[in-house]
Amino acid sequence: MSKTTMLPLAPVAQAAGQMNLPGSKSISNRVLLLAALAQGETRISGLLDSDDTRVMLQALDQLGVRVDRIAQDEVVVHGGSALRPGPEDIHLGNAGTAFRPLTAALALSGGEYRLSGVPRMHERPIGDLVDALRSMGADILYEGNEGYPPLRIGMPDLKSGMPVRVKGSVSSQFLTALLMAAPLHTAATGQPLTVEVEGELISKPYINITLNLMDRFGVKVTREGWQRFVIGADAAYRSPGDLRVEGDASTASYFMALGAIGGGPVVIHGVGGESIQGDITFADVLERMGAKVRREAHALEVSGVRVAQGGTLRAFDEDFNLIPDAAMTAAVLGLFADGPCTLRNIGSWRVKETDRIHAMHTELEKLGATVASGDDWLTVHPLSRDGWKEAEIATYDDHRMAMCFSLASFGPKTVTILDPECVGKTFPGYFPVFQGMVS
Ligand SMILES: O=C(O)C1=C[C@@H](OP(=O)(O)O)[C@@H](O)[C@H](O)C1
Ligand SMILES: C=C(OP(=O)(O)O)C(=O)O
Repeated sequence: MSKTTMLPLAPVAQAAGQMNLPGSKSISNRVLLLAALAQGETRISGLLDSDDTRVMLQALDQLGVRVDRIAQDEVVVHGGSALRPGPEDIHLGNAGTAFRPLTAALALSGGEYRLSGVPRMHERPIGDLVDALRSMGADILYEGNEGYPPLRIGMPDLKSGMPVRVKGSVSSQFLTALLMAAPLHTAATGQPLTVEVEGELISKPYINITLNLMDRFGVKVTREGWQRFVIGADAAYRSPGDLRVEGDASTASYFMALGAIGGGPVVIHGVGGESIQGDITFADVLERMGAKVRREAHALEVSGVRVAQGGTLRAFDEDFNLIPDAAMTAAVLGLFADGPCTLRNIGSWRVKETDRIHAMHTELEKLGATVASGDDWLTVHPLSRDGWKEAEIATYDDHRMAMCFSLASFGPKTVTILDPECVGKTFPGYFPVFQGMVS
């Protein structure tokens, strides 16, 4: 058993200053895989250095892809060689952005692999992606429970001509995985590939990230809305040469929130008006709550009220399906609103790093808040200054639980974050940066 560590955060009243975001997790892991599959060398700067990118880099190493590290946030990927056919036992931690795309790429490329992760990864569904890949001729077996990792991948017998159908209601990462791996299928069959989404597609902005980055690597996808995506028979990834990863917009949400409740101004470098990440629209949510946001191309400045001196944010009742990660930050901000705040259409929270609806409900209640939740929604009632309780917040090995509950230190009581090192999934240096901006 590992020892529980804890980080007590004493009450703070103000936030101001500047910070540089670490690279986007979603972009970093996509770009690493695309660069590995692309002809030529890709110099990637601004790359995120965290648990999720480390497992992707480790996997590429096992697959025989040469990656030279130039600096902590910069690598050169030598792409375009066939991936090592295995057998390889590849461990992918709890990184959805590594597990789902690598499953598709390896299932279509020909080789023997075992893909596994931490115990929680083995509870995160992958059946919709495996069904789609099997319909294309992939050989994939479930080692444990049907529909969940670990997976055993064998040599495919690829079929062409029929559209491949994938369900989009559990995770958009399944569609992302199929799109990114599609050129392996078209190269092997010489035929175009059509991917059709069955039913509702969640988390749509992440598909825009996928299409944008595939385009930068020379593959244009023709699309009809969110239903049909066609990859041409001649699709082939080519290195764009140099590529800079923008800052992580989900990580930016914690610092935007700081500006909104701690007065500000908080200046965030690394994402801005030109971001390709959907979570940048969390800035719009904050504006609706009363914060002031100034957008530059690659920076944001947020100022707002001082909740420790009686300021409040405007309450909201919104659909958060497009920004499920930044939505967690909004949930904690509900504590400082002028009425109950409801987050709707967040069912995907149940199958992420933990059951986030359960975790958020339980931990907000520890602070003294009144909370209600259902299958895919959560309501948080604001806490009056005299209603707060001193609390130890469990983080469930979920980086976002640790990061968004740091905002509760704007209440009048010490909040203790348990196992704070879980932030390593996407931002190992989170707490020193946070503590450097608050007083
Ligand atoms: O494609 C991506 O980079 C991601 C998609 C989202 O997942 P879902 O599509 O499962 O909601 C998001 O929550 C995750 O952090 C990253
Ligand atoms: C859901 C998340 O991660 P993953 O990429 O593992 O799905 C997240 O970072 O909030």
